[in-house]
Amino acid sequence: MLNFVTTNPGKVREATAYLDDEVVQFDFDYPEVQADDLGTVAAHGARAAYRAADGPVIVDDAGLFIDAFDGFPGPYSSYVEDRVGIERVWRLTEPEDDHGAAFKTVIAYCDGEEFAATPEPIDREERRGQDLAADDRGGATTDEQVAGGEDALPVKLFEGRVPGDIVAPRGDGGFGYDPIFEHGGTTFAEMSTDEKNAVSHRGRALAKFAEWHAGR
Ligand SMILES: O=P(O)(O)OP(=O)(O)OP(=O)(O)OC[C@H]1O[C@@H](n2cnc3c(O)ncnc32)[C@H](O)[C@@H]1O
Repeated sequence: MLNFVTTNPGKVREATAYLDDEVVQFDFDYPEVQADDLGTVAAHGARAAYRAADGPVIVDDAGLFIDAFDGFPGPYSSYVEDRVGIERVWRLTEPEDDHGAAFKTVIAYCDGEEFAATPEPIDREERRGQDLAADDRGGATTDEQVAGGEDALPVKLFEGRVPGDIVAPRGDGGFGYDPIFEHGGTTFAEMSTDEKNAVSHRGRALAKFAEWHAGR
């Protein structure tokens, strides 16, 4: 059983569709550290939640990185969705020449146990040929960087990224910024959960997590 630490049922729906393990939403509003790096935020959340939960936890910190705005709103995506709204994020992007963007997520796993001595580097294969400038703001995270102090609980990180374009809202599935994020001609809100998982940032991070977790 895995506790998915989030206030967002959409994330749990996607993890449930992807993973063989039983996934339970653990509605714990962990104190988000103010950091430009998704991995740091997720790792802190996982440690705090593990202490409050009864069993292994995963935390998923995600963001939308818009190229024309040098990666904004990135780690501040939740705040911007609440205060500005996705329709106005589209309106702000519309006059720009470049509508490119990327969704990125970092999943942090903690079960209170140590991991193998050598953390695997985060797979950056999918970044080839991309302009990394905006995305790097979201964090070049490794387990080592977020290892924390000597008595900090070990946390394992899994990163996923997907490129796309900001478009006028279409579709009523998904959640958050999905209606304004187009990938391969379709917005994430026009996809089923399985279709989105097959290409999304979260699907990619979940795939890495599932592969690693199966061997644990
Ligand atoms: O922190 P928790 O409780 O998990 O819930 P949250 O929705 O605030 O989660 P994030 O901080 O990770 O998300 C940042 C923002 O990005 C949005 N977001 C995250 N993943 C998304 C996805 O797959 N599709 C569309 N929007 C997404 C989400 O709605 C927030 O506005």
